[in-house]
Amino acid sequence: MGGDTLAPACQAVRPARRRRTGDPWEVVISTDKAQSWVYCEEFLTEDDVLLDARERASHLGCTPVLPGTGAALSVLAAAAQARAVVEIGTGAGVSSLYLLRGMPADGVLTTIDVELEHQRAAKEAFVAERVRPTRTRAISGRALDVLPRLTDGGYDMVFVDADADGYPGYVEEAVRLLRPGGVLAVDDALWHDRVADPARRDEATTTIRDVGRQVRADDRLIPALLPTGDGLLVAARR
Ligand SMILES: C[S@@+](CC[C@H](N)C(=O)[O-])C[C@H]1O[C@@H](n2cnc3c(N)ncnc32)[C@H](O)[C@@H]1O
Repeated sequence: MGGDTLAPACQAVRPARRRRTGDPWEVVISTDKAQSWVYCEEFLTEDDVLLDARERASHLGCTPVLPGTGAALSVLAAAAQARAVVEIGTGAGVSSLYLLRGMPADGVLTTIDVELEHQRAAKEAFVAERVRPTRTRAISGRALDVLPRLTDGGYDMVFVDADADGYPGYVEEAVRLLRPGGVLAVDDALWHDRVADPARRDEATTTIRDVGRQVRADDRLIPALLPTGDGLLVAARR
């Protein structure tokens, strides 16, 4: 495909990334990329429990993960056989449901949120899903106050989806919490398509871009950035 079909952000990074064999993404990038993205997000249909949780989230004004991200979280939790998972940013429980669906039946989700009202909404979702109460541990408080109380290496997966300001600290804590082979997942890693655009230098965009660098530079992690939803940064703990 010709270069004129590339999205502007890709054109911006092409010269620095050019290889002798040509750009590996040339064969897949076209103006239909947005359509492919929508196709991926709609690949799986959400059931009523998820749709009701989304509705509660909308009333509360907290943005849940998109369906593609949710599905990826289920797969990651299942692949890691994640019995102990930490979620930073419960919201109304949409991502919690996806995580719980991937975890083994005896897995426990520790989910942290500063807003009690959000956690109440999430509990409604857990009841609708018939999740046994022993499978969720909801902790209300600021994540940076709560995380230091959790055990080193005691978790199979950590999912980050809260305030952008806190992301660098959450990632640092997550690396401490994960056992070898455990999985880190960070939502909003493309931050409304702003992270890929070097001209965007607002605080949230810069912080999330820096978190990408932080994860990439950390020898304890094997990273990948997935363009699902609003971007899902994932990494396996060595
Ligand atoms: C984007 S929403 C989470 C959505 C949820 N993961 C889902 O997919 O349904 C972000 C959540 O982070 C919470 N939050 C914001 N700052 C926080 C902090 N410092 N500590 C803990 N939670 C925080 C908000 O109250 C909000 O519920």
